[in-house]
Amino acid sequence: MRGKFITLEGIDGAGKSTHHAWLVAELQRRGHTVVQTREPGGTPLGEKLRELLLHEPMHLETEALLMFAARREHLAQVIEPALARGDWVVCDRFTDASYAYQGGGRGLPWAKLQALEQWVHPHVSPDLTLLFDVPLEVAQARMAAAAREADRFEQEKMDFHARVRAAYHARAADEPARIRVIDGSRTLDQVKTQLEETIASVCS
Ligand SMILES: Nc1ncnc2c1ncn2[C@@H]1O[C@H](COP(=O)(O)OP(=O)(O)O)[C@@H](O)[C@H]1O
Ligand SMILES: Cc1cn([C@H]2C[C@H](O)[C@@H](COP(=O)(O)OP(=O)(O)O)O2)c(=O)[nH]c1=O
Repeated sequence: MRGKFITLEGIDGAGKSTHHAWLVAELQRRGHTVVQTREPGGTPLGEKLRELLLHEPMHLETEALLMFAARREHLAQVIEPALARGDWVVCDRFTDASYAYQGGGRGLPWAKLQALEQWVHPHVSPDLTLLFDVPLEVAQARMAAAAREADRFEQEKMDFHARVRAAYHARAADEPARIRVIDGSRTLDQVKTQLEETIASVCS
């Protein structure tokens, strides 16, 4: 039986990375073989593209095309073979991030993103997307506390992140069955409880 494809989304600092390994362990505990991966990246070529995407200035369409180029490789090398084997895939970001960041954040028309999505993965879509939602101030405070070096996206101004968050909300409103909103502003334990409840209701 084909495995399930779960993606994690949200603005920078929302808590995706923090809960990724925990979620993988929880699914393994439930008996699944799980592949843990991320975008942009997930393959040797994809990780090289990630370096460019996070640090090199570029035209916004170049940015969108490279995101989808990395994704094409990731689907071919990792995601599709894993799902075909019956493994579950938990991926930190996928195409919803392109709509949120390149579409919402940078203003690339959604029609162009839809064309790329249709080209690159017409038949693959996440079974479940966990959208970690936090107010911008909470995300910024957490990233400041973590004192990590900001990449090209994290350096963007508040209004950019506000547009990214709004685009995520719009997608969640359009696809409520697939995109489940997790209140990431709660404590770590409370976030895990929400994740457990969502997995139990969707993945049983
Ligand atoms: N629910 C939470 N409560 C308090 N701090 C959190 C919570 N979730 C994440 N953090 C902290 O916030 C920072 C950013 O989290 P991270 O998981 O790296 O975000 P993302 O991967 O979504 O950018 C980290 O230092 C992490 O420890
Ligand atoms: C997958 C994807 C990511 N991104 C951006 C969002 C993030 O700011 C950045 C890297 O993602 P991420 O791995 O979440 O960063 P971090 O390692 O800091 O947790 O890439 C896009 O703009 N479009 C996309 O399609």
